[in-house]
Amino acid sequence: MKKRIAVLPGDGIGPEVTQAAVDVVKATAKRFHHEFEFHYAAIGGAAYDAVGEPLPDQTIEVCAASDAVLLGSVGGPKWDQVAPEVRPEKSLLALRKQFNLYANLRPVKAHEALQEASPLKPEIVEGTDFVIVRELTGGLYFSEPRKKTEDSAVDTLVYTRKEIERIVETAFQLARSRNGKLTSVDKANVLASSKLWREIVEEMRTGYPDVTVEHMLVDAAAMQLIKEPSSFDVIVTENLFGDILSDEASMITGSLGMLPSASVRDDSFGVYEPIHGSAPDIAGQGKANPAGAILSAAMLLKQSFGLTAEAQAIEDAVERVLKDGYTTADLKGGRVLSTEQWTAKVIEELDSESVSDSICFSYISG
Ligand SMILES: NC(=O)C1=CN([C@@H]2O[C@H](COP(=O)(O)OP(=O)(O)OC[C@H]3O[C@@H](n4cnc5c(N)ncnc54)[C@H](O)[C@@H]3O)[C@@H](O)[C@H]2O)C=CC1
Ligand SMILES: CC(C)CC(=O)C(=O)O
Ligand SMILES: [Mg+2]
Repeated sequence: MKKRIAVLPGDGIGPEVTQAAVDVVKATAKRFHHEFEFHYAAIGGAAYDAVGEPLPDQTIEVCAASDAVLLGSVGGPKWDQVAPEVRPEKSLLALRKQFNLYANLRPVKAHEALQEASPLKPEIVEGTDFVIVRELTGGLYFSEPRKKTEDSAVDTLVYTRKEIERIVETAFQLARSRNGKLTSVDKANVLASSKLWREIVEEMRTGYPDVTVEHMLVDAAAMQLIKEPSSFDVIVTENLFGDILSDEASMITGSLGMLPSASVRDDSFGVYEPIHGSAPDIAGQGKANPAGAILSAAMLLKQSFGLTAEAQAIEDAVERVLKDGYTTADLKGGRVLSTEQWTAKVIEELDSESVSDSICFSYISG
């Protein structure tokens, strides 16, 4: 298969973890005989430093001309004061809006080998396997008016019926393809937007009699995630709640660095990125955990290109590296490797899998 992937490394640890993901995709392409072209473009502070804008037209063009996008992370203190135009809404959020990527899928799967790495007890972590479906182009991060003066500040939270319906539809479909349980998280005891959200979920559930629906207020959901994470299957929620709950949920797996994500729309195009930020505190030190970025690349292959076996091969390789006890500095325990070393282990595993495949093949054919 021939495909074109845009690569937007961004800032901080973005370039480190994105390079890890690209290396793993290249190794996968070699093993499965695909031809992927990688087209790099700048975003965030890196783009601002290069051309004076955090989301240059050229970057949008590179993405538009590609089948999918791999992204690192944007922003950092270097730009916060001197260049407020590098704020995420001018780069990452603008990119999501530009390509109408309204659905952000964030799988949270506990890795058996990392049960001890989580601050939660192993018996709580065990069996955790759910997906947060976060609405990504509406709500507080986008609604107007939004302004700040010396004495007051305004943010606005708007959701239209159409925006809610399409994300809830995505979540119902996903729940149907998984274990048939949907938890809709809102704050319907207070917020008008949440009241509408809840009404729409109630209307739409009649179309999905095979899916069990529960409503949960966001504060209770934050508690339940820690108390009994294995009770969730698919969580659907609005932009801000999904952002916060997914960082919280990442610690079930042991680290913010572990979680991948897919930002998608109705066709096969998508932007794939780890859920973490640019982590300026560890940037450039080889300490970044590349698992979230690597697993995002696996999501890209599966969701945008339909390459299920290839995605599975990456996930299996990651799992085996963890099982062998190799970790990065953010994870409690294990033999700590640098970003590059840990990525090399994943690639070794991918290659060794291909050797055992060919042995198996010659055995069968012989
Ligand atoms: N998607 C994006 O590009 C996002 C960008 N940001 C931006 O990132 C900058 C830093 O934000 P923070 O609040 O510090 O959040 P952050 O997610 O960058 O980091 C939070 C903590 O987690 C650690 N961490 C994050 N990813 C890691 C990884 N892969 N491996 C090991 N440790 C990891 C960091 O070292 C830090 O201690 C800000 O400028 C923020 O606006 C924040 C969140 C998302
Ligand atoms: C700019 C932020 C909304 C990015 C973020 O934290 C996220 O998408 O998870
Ligand atoms: Mg976030």
